Amino acid sequence: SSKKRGNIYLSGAGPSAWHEEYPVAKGKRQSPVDINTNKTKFDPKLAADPLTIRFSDSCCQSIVNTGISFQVTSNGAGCELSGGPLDSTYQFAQFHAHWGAYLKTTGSEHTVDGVSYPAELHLVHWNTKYDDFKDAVDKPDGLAVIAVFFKRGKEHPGFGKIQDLFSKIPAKGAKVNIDFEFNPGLLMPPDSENYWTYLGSLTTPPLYESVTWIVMKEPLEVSVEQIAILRTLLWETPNGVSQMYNNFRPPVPLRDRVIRASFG
Ligand SMILES: O=C(NCc1ccccc1)Nc1ccc2c(c1)[B-](O)(O)OC2
Ligand SMILES: [Zn+2]
Repeated sequence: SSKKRGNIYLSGAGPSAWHEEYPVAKGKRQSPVDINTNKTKFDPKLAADPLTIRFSDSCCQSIVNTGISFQVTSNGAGCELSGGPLDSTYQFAQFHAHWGAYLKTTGSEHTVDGVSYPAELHLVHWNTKYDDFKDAVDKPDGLAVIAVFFKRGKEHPGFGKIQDLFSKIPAKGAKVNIDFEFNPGLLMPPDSENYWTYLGSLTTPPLYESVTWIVMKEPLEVSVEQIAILRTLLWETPNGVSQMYNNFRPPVPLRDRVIRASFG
């Protein structure tokens, strides 16, 4: 039943079976991938035209439980991305995350030299040459997503303000307004000059090959308690409602792609 199949990570064989319904899952520019730092290529053009990341205090309107993550949605006002690998201006749409299980080291979607982080944040932007997100979402240059790894360390009070809302979105479809100023720029690592970039896809069905990925080299520190709080979100599983975790797709083959680095 659709209820049973509600959870794309836990129904059937999970991500390894997605190709049955979404053949593009075995495509040439799928995500996530392992970032083998011996095979990345420094591209001086990326440093010559620095990535311009603009966020504002007034751009986050609400937070929703999507059934596979939390999602902070934005009307994009004053939040734009350009430069670096991008040939156009992209507007901020939403951020969400992927994470692992208690006491496990997995959780991120991208890995670095085969190593996972406990969680990975995605800040999603759409190409303003298209009319809106839905028009952009399946175009080869439609989306640009900034990925930020989370690592265990000191508490991140800013992210904590978003996590304080989790208890208000207990089930899929639950949504509340964000009535305080939250600048997603708080979620960028101290050094956001150093990143890797490559052409890839959504990491969840429909897996559209529409994403220019910008993966920050430096992780963001959050506390171990904050990693645990991610798992207090709830989702449907074949065995009923339970804690949300392991909502990540493991890396897929890089195929005929080179990951470029903005740093030497
Ligand atoms: O927006 C998504 N779905 C809703 C949808 C709307 C309209 C048409 C089709 C789909 N998905 C999605 C968007 C961006 C990212 C991911 C998934 B991600 O790979 O998790 O990180 C980056
Ligand atoms: Zn994501």
